[in-house]
Amino acid sequence: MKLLSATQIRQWDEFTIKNEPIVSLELMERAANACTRWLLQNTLAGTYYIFCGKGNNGGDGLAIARLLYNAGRAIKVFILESDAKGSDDYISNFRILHHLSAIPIYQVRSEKDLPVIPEECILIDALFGTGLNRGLTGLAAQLIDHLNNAGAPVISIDIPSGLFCDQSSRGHSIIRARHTLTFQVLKMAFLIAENAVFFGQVHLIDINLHPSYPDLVDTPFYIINQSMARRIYRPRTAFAHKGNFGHALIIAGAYGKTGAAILSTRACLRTGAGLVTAHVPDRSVSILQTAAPEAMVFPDPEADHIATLGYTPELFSATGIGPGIGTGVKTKFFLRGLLEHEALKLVLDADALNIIAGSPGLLNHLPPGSILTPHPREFSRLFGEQDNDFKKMEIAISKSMELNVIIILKGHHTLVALPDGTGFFNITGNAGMAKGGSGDVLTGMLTGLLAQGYSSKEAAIMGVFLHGLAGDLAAGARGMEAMTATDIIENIGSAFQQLL
Ligand SMILES: NC(=O)C1=CN([C@@H]2O[C@H](COP(=O)(O)OP(=O)(O)OC[C@H]3O[C@@H](n4cnc5c(N)ncnc54)[C@H](OP(=O)(O)O)[C@@H]3O)[C@@H](O)[C@H]2O)[C@@H](O)CC1
Ligand SMILES: Nc1ncnc2c1ncn2[C@@H]1O[C@H](COP(=O)(O)OP(=O)(O)O)[C@@H](O)[C@H]1O
Ligand SMILES: [K+]
Repeated sequence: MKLLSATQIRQWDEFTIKNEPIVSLELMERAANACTRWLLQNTLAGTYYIFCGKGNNGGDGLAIARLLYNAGRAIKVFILESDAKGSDDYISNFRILHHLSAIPIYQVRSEKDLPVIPEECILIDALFGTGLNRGLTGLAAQLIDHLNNAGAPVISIDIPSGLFCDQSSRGHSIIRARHTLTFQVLKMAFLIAENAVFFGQVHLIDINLHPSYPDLVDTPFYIINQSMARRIYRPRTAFAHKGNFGHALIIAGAYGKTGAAILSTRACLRTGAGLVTAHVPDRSVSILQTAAPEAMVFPDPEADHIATLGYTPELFSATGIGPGIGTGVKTKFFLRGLLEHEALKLVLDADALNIIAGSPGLLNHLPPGSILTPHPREFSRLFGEQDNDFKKMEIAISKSMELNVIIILKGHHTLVALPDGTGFFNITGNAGMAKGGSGDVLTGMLTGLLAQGYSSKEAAIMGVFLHGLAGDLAAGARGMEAMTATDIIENIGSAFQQLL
């Protein structure tokens, strides 16, 4: 699913107005009706304090005020005054509202007009929407701070006021909403970790924009959804044999971190690789063979570390390396040696990435199409600290292009950055996965998919989707606190079944 920019969303409104066709004011009415339905179903306030700017977001607010009033709710409307005359649809809605003399309308012209806000009211934020073109200052910023400090819950219309849709809003005054009722589609701002404190729970409000528009535009950003994963998934044929599904190699687990190797190996097995071999330190062999009897083991001659490439890595269909291997000097040399094999299909995670961060020249030796799976700290070690998460995303994409690798920047909405300059956001997964071992599971899954012949792009996109979905199923069964990485593995099968 394409992730549209603020400009494209505005063009989608215009496209709908022209091609449905519908007049702009009616489209606003449709949006306001949908928001009002949600508000009536989900809230009950003594009074709704509705704060409106003078653009179309403010127009939405005025229309919602009228509709809530018509439904019997108590309303007070506050208009943030400015020199602007107001958008046409704002003006039209203002005129209609003005005729309903029972609704009090207050103008906020200076600090002294900031109202006292009772805690039991609900604040509706319709000050600024996707038309925000600069950070808020002056009275607008004061009003935002006043609302944030009021203690009453805020419900934002379309996007919290002050938050930019597709660039960083760091350092600006921004509404902190409990809920955001956003029109038609997710905005990029809602996928970025640094914004998490602002938008609360996001609810998509369907306003029936014209379905043809997204097909007509290009965008570098996508959201990974079930239908995208389904298009990638290739069900097994009845006559398949294990030779059809590749032989995966997992290199993981210095002694004391054998668990990382077990999790990756078991995740790889559950993802469908035909054969799995785990390369672990000698002392870990019996532990691994007990925990994952389906896997074969290459015991490293070293008791506690990965150090020896005692096989031809090209014989494996795909290799995952990193979980728990440590950054000891012998393991560093091992990784250097492995990277000299240019034809490998590689997944690099955890300490493999930390080793590379310590010797950045190695970045230029990654086999084309390798998949790197850094969490944000590993990402910063590899590519430097960034001022904000949008910048981080841009760097992920530019480094992916420069190095011809796939970078999976892990987080609540994991980003898959591809060498063609596109970025795919994942929306499965939950905070129950914020535990040691979840990333090891992803490494195993990705290696398993590569081994089965999925391209690195396919493996990355479908892999993060299935990993998050398995996490969601685990959270559903056990709860976020109690679920463990093993529970994610146990739910990989059910996640696959949702692709059938
Ligand atoms: N028919 C449709 O299209 C539909 C649209 N819909 C709704 O429209 C919303 C987008 O509306 P919009 O484009 O009018 O922009 P909006 O965010 O309300 O205000 C921008 C105004 O504020 C100003 N301004 C900007 N930054 C500023 C700042 N920092 N400090 C001070 N002022 C600032 C800027 O004026 P400027 O000062 O730049 O001249 C501009 O006039 C969208 O989020 C959705 O809610 C829905 O009804 C569905 C149908
Ligand atoms: N709040 C969250 N929401 C969704 N996914 C999460 C969340 N926290 C962690 N995850 C996922 O769990 C995995 C954690 O990986 P990582 O930090 O490398 O863990 P570890 O190295 O301990 O196994 C990533 O795939 C990440 O996307
Ligand atoms: K808003």
